Amino acid sequence: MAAATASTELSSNIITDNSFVKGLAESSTLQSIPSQFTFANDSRGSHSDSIPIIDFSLLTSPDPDQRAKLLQDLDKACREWGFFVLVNHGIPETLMKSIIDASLEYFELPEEDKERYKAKSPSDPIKSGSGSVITTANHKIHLWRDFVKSYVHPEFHCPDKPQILRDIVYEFSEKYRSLLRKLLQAIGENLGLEEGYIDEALKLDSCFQLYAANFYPPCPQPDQAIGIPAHTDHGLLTFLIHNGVAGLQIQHDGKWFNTNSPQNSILVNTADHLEIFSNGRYKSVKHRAVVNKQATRISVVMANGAAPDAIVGPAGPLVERDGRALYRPMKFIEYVETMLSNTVDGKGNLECLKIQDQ
Ligand SMILES: O=C(O)CCC(=O)C(=O)O
Ligand SMILES: [Fe+2]
Repeated sequence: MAAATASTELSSNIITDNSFVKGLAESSTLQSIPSQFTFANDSRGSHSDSIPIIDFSLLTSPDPDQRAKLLQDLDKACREWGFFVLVNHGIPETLMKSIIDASLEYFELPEEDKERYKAKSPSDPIKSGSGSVITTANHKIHLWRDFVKSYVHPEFHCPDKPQILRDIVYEFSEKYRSLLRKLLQAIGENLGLEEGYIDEALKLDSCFQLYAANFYPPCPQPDQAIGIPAHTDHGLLTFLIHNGVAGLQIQHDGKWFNTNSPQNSILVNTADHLEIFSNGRYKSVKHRAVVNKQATRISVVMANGAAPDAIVGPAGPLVERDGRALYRPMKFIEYVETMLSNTVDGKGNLECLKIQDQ
């Protein structure tokens, strides 16, 4: 059989490989991609004018009508798209630029520096490498992307090179936690939960945060390869910024859409644990990263979740309202580590937690 013909033929998990794509992409003789990268999938995306834009500053607007409208837009964005572009969020542009630059510097380190973070176990707090996926026909397909990931909260870990990375990631994680809590407070209000309910139930004081930077070098055959195939993220909300090179696509009504974002905005997607916690009101959005021929793309992602030891299931008041829970609860960190360890065969974690109709 040819390489994967559709993403539905893939097992849900991305396996970490301990090699880097960057060196291969930079080889001057590379005219086409090696066959193990061939992912015969249609990577085209459509354009939509209706991808939601959320103006964060309106959340604290003294005008109650403006705030109410913002809450309504946020609810609609979470319900219908599972995705929105956050503007006026208050994180300085210089800081956004410096985390992209520092992440790029990481990928430019000699391979031996990055090889220190080759994944040995799913619970390693820092991992770096590239990745592959297995098709249901048992074909391994390499992804056109290198990555580094580290757990940054409640315990802070970060590669020690480049030196500047540590301070910037630390500052970012703090600022993102404050954004996260304000957004979740608004989401709680939209879900009709009491003030403070989400904070307490998910123990947000010690919420889990994972920093990830993705490096997609130019690819000689971009329509034959893939950066990251269709997947959903663990956690509540994922925040993503990038270096201005397009590549993130989201699925909406069964179709793929390109995302484009104004400079200095943050792309936010609802993730698996918000789907579980909201008892299915908000869906974890499927997304993927496509590659291109011209320019290196960098994305910097923060996955924001519940506390590692929080047991996440559907919120009690919502289960009461709905008459039943649609998902089984699971300890947050177990969910993350199962996802990272590829032990679920062909079926996503989220699927495994869904309670089928009796
Ligand atoms: O690079 C991107 O735009 C997507 C990254 C992503 O989905 C992830 O790291 O989970
Ligand atoms: Fe993702």
